[in-house]
Amino acid sequence: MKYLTAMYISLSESLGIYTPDQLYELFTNKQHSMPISRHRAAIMQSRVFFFCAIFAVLVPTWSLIDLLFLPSPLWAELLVIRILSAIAFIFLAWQARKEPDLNRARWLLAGMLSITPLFYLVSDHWLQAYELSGTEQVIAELYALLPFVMIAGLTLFPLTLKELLFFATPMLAVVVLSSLPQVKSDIPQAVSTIWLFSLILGVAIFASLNQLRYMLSQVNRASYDVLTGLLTRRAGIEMLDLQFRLSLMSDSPLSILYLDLDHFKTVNDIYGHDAGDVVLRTAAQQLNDVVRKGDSVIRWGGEEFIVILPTAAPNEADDVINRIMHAGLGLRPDGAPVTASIGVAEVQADAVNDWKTMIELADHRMYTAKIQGRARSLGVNQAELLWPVAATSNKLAEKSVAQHEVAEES
Ligand SMILES: Nc1nc2c(ncn2[C@@H]2O[C@H](COP(=O)(O)OP(=O)(O)OP(=O)(O)O)[C@@H](O)[C@H]2O)c(=O)[nH]1
Repeated sequence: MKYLTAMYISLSESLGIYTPDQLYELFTNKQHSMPISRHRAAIMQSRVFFFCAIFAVLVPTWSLIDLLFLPSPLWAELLVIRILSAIAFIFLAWQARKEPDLNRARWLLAGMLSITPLFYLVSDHWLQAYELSGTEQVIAELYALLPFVMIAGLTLFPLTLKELLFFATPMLAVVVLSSLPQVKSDIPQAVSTIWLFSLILGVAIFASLNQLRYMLSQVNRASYDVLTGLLTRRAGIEMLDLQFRLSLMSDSPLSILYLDLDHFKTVNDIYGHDAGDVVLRTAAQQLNDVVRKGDSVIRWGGEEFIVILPTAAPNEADDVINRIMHAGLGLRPDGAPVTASIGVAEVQADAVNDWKTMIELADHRMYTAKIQGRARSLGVNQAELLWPVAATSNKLAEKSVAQHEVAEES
């Protein structure tokens, strides 16, 4: 029992698993965030492209060896399946250049992994029909290594345990099935082939999970702001880019809100940086609680946030602003409600061609809202919404600043 516990602890430490959530993240992608799925799809597709491009050249080139060492009709028969495999690899490489998408990446990987076992099954069938000896026999035996090469290839992809089992089971079945005829004549040979394959499979699963764990920690670190837990500006830009393209492709609206907290500097100046951090964290939490599941909240800069509202037309963006204003963004240490100046932009109503212009527009409107008195939003067609607590909040914040200035002078 002690031995098993020690094994479990060492396995979880080497995979960096310390919580049930981290274990679940390695098992399935259900809890993976959008940046992780996108990043994983991009990595998988770029690697599928790389290997398919290499195999598309190597597989037909190997015919030269077949030509030199294998008997006449056999090498020509093999050349046919080599050419068919090369065409399949070229097709997969071409598909892998498309927009990263997790489902696409999985099917491409499944395609890449199935070409070689299929090639092996067909070539094995033909090779059995010949009485090979010497170098011919050695060349023929190299074909039996193909499934091993492919299973080792799994180590190059950051996969979940569920995906690994999905990809590995058919390959294990191929090896077991092709070893069955040997069972009658040479049991030790058949058992050692299956045993060796299972060992390589075990190492491949471990290496692939390790890669996934490392990728999860790297992407999480780069994608989520440590203070607020919101998307970082970098991950937010990726999200904006994606949502903008989706909106153009589906001809659907897309709104963004650019929020800048009002008089935030005074919180830092009067109550200290830690108090400022608490205000930021609360405001971020409130924003996250108010938006829908498919919306995204980004910490754009110090006390600036961007909310992405896919499929939201200007009137729906106003609904979200009303919800934010009524739920509030928390309280300042002096008890005044935290408010923000908000600029809105929408793809169709503003007829923008790229997300950068949309951000500039929203930023400009937010700035105008600041000048016009803060605690308000300025939307498409200059539509204005006022924070219900605007007067109280501004007055209290200004009183705090005035008291602070008097205290500093005396
Ligand atoms: N506590 C804390 N403060 C931050 C952080 N990032 C930026 N800030 C502060 O945010 C403040 C930004 O203030 P300003 O944009 O100059 O102005 P403001 O007081 O918000 O006033 P208006 O925007 O004009 O309403 C600066 O004092 C920054 O130091 C952070 O992570 N934590």
